[in-house]
Amino acid sequence: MDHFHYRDGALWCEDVPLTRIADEVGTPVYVYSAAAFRAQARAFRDALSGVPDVHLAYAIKANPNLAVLRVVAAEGYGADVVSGGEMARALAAGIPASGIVFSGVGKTRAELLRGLEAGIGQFNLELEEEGVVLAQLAHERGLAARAVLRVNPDVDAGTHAKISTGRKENKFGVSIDQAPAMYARLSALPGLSMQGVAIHIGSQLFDLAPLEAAYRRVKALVDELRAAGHQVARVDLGGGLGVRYKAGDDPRTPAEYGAMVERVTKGWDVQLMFEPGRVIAGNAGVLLTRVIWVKPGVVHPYVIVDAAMNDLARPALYDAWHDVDAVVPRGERMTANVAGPVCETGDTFAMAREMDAVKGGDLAVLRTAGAYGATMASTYNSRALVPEVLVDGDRYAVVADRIAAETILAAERVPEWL
Ligand SMILES: Cc1ncc(COP(=O)(O)O)c(C=O)c1O
Ligand SMILES: N[C@@H](CCCC[NH3+])C(=O)O
Repeated sequence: MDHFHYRDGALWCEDVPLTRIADEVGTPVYVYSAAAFRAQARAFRDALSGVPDVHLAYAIKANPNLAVLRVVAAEGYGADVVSGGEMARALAAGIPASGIVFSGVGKTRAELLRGLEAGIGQFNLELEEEGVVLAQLAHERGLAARAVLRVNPDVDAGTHAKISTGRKENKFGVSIDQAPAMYARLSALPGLSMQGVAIHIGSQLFDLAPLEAAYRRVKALVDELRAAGHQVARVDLGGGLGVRYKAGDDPRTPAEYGAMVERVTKGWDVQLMFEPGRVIAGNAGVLLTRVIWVKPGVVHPYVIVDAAMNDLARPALYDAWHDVDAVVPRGERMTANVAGPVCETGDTFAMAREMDAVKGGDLAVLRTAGAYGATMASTYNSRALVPEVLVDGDRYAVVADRIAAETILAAERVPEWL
């Protein structure tokens, strides 16, 4: 079911017209469908129902809104967090500490300590030194931190270079060749309870072959560790499944992914952990924006909208495609560039795009903005921080306020000597 759909000539989210949200909350605004989050969370969970022992940790970086976390957690998910701030959010959403996985290549001592004190379920170690620090912090407190070692399997995931994480030149994980010796040293440290290994090779992956290749390398490592006498109770397979952004995109479905996982991991005798982000959140949200005006251009007209690269950074950062659709289509098409008001040439959402014809004052949406949208927003050009709305059936709530430029200004101080 499409949770964003046209009814009576206008775009709705579930049973709420987007025109109403625009009128009542203002634009730009992110609009999420709770039903879409639930449906994707269930689809991913159900796809793995044939795997004997699974722990799902939603990668909250994709969309860490507190209300969203509540919806996803209610579907049986823990959380994958990468900072103290994300950990605080996961705990605030009521996710049990034992269901939280702490990833990230640069956890500070303070963050490790907060994780220990909160009793989180697993630390994904990125280097030996981190394990030594964590072991010491835990041992001093009479604790044993449960940890896995993240390895870099040196697999090209075939995604955008800026979101690839599993090639040997990337900053993530330890070289799989060095992992056995390192695992042995870490296992010997008091304060550390080594549970297994983790990988994550990249994001927005369409092809299952690199994932399968990486999983097979991990299994070879698990066999080697077991042969050396280590207990391996967990393997964290990360996230990365891609979603459809435009016509012709053909990502593998959670069901296809689940079937591959079931086939490849048969007999591993571990708890398998997953860290899906985008596949749950991506198509559960849109960025709703109003056209300020249409500026005649030399090649194509510029549709200047009130959302900008500070609200949705993906096109500027990765040349990412987001479909642009009118909320109340006029029944005509146009070829145009879509841009925001920010003073950067890169503040464009689409170039030479064949799209619904729009005029000044019309509403439009940028689709597939539920993942890596609001969470990557900034206040560049002293713009407000974009608000977020969650629709659930025929009701909606503002789940993150618009933070005005004036509020941010009020947090700044000029020292008395100036
Ligand atoms: C360690 C880790 N786990 C999970 C994810 C979530 O990835 P995705 O949103 O592609 O599922 C990421 C981001 O790529 C990540 O770095
Ligand atoms: N921010 C990226 C994804 C990063 C994944 C996190 N490792 C995107 O929007 O596609």
